Amino acid sequence: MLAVVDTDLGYGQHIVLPKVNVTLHEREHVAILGPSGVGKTTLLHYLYQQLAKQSCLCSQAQGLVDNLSIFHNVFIGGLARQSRWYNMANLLLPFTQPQQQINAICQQLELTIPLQKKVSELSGGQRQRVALARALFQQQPIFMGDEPFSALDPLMGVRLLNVVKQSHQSVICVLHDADLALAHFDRIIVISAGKVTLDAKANQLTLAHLSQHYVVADEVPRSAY
Ligand SMILES: Nc1ncnc2c1ncn2[C@@H]1O[C@H](COP(=O)(O)OP(=O)(O)OP(=O)(O)O)[C@@H](O)[C@H]1O
Repeated sequence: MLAVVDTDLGYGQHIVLPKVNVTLHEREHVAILGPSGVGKTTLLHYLYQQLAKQSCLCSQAQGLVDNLSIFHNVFIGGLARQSRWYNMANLLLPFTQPQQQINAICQQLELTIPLQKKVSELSGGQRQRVALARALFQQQPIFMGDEPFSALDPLMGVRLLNVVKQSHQSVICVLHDADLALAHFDRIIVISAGKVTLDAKANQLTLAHLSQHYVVADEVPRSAY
């Protein structure tokens, strides 16, 4: 599906991950793990840029419009699929069909509050589910998520991950929850100390394996003192 070969990833002159080599296969569920600040989001956003036409991105920042309703925030996810006049008409006075579609997605995501409610009035977990609903409404084959379940209780996180898996051919998520990654993903990529330190099938790994590959960015080996 995508091969990233010896590619430097970063921001302008600031290279966060030099010479990255990662291959993504179709129909895989991939978790990207690693300590805070090592470059997981940087990698995910690069993967999204390469596969943008087939992907939806549920980013950490969410990008919700606080003063708009749940309906409008989710509807924005489908703007690219429809004509400008259809989008304008729906934003002014929502048609029945998209209301039903968005309602069904919200039900799947256990978001059972009225679609007319403003996003500014929602809890953190409810906002995260609106962001997930907007991603699902894009109807793309690849889902990319940056900590997309972090504001949910762990059991709901697993249920909603299953909804995401059922709705997409491939799922690529940055996670901090190693247990979720081990139990529910096919493959785990660990980024640590500026590089990919592990890339393996999840069923061959344990928490102990993962922790061996976590190196905090500014950790200096004892021998250096
Ligand atoms: N827009 C940006 N411009 C410049 N540097 C950035 C930008 N975004 C992130 N960085 C830097 O890139 C590095 C990696 O950031 P990134 O967000 O990819 O890490 P992460 O592993 O996803 O972190 P976390 O787990 O805390 O979300 C950090 O040092 C960060 O300060």
